[in-house]
Amino acid sequence: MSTFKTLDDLDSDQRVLVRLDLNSPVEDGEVQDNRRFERHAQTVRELAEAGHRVVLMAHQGRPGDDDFVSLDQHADILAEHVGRDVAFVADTYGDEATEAIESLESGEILLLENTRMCEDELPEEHPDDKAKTEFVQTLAPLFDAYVNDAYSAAHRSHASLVGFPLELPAYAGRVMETEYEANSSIATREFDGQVTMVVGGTKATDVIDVMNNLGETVDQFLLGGIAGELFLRAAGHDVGFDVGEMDLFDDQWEENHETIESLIDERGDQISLAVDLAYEDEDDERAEISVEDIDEKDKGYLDVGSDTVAEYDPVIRDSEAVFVKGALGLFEDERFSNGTVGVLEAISETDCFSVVGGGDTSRAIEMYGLDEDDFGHVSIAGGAYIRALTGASLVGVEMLEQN
Ligand SMILES: Nc1ncnc2c1ncn2[C@@H]1O[C@H](COP(=O)(O)OP(=O)(O)OP(=O)(O)O)[C@@H](O)[C@H]1O
Ligand SMILES: O=C(O)[C@H](O)COP(=O)(O)O
Repeated sequence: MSTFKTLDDLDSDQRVLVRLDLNSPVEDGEVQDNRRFERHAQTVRELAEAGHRVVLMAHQGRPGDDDFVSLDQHADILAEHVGRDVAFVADTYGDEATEAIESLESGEILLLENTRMCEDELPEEHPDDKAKTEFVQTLAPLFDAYVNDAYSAAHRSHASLVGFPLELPAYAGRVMETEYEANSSIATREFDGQVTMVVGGTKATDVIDVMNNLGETVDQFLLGGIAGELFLRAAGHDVGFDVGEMDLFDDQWEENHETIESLIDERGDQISLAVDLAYEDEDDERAEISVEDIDEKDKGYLDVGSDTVAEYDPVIRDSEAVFVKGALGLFEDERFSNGTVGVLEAISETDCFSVVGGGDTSRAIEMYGLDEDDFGHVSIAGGAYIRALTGASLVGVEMLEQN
């Protein structure tokens, strides 16, 4: 059980600084609504209805990436879910931001600009150093309390997550509470039968690192997405390279290939790789190719193929517990959704205990008409959830516990 304070412990009429995780998919510059908005809206609404002045911080993307955008659209999407206005100021802690904060009335909500647009937010440093930054030192005196609701970002030692709890009384928001309880209990839970983990997505570095620590807990890993291709590359296939505009592979390969090679050496029998992959042909249709037949590094692959799904399906149906982190393909494009939807359907049709994690991946459930009730827990956290599976603590949570 956690030892942090929650919204139930908050005094009345507070000026509250709240950290959310609204990091969302961005398609052609448009921020996509997803369950992070719906879940965080609960915390925000509760604070506003209680009459607090509510100032929100969140991040979007990483500097240099296409999805590194302003939070102006996030304010509108969040307002829809909260059922109240959410004002936005395009500033993190400068004069514009401080003026907007100071003019806030009881029950009003204000969202500040993307925290990662402020130099002090990144990189990861010790909380003591983060607390000393100008960002934290300027904002903290304007508030009575800090609420961290961003469980899904709590593995990052960034200023907005670890600096403020050293300067202000700190509380967990409702999402933080729920996700913490669900995910921490998984780490200690014991299963009688096979435990399977489906690993995909684009953040290969996050998952490969964790796979290394989950070998005792997980019996079988089913791979797809970018991590899956990097494993195929390590096994000698001509996939998992940056081609065309794709730049997800080579840097992550440099960072992880030694771990991948040792995982294949030491735990090869626990790791299933795709036997076929899907790509977009000249007619813009989905086409599939057996991994054995790939002899040129000339294409980007966007999903696992149907033979792979057919191999993964019975493994899932034989499992006592299945954990999903990351999609097996670019499921947002229906042509490349078969792998992700195939494994999710298999999970939903069995009685196994299951957790589907990841801000993007959890979106596939509603996009393809699956029922959230057919899964044990749908987490809006990705990297934080898999770290929690290993029993590791999250620095953002530790800072709340010390408070
Ligand atoms: N072969 C592929 N090519 C391109 N994108 C892919 C491929 N396979 C998976 N993806 C993308 O991976 C994304 C999900 O993975 P990602 O690692 O970003 O996140 P997540 O696990 O959902 O969450 P979090 O960001 O919270 O850790 C999906 O949006 C999907 O489109
Ligand atoms: O989407 C996520 O998983 C969190 O917001 C963390 O984002 P990051 O991996 O860019 O730190």
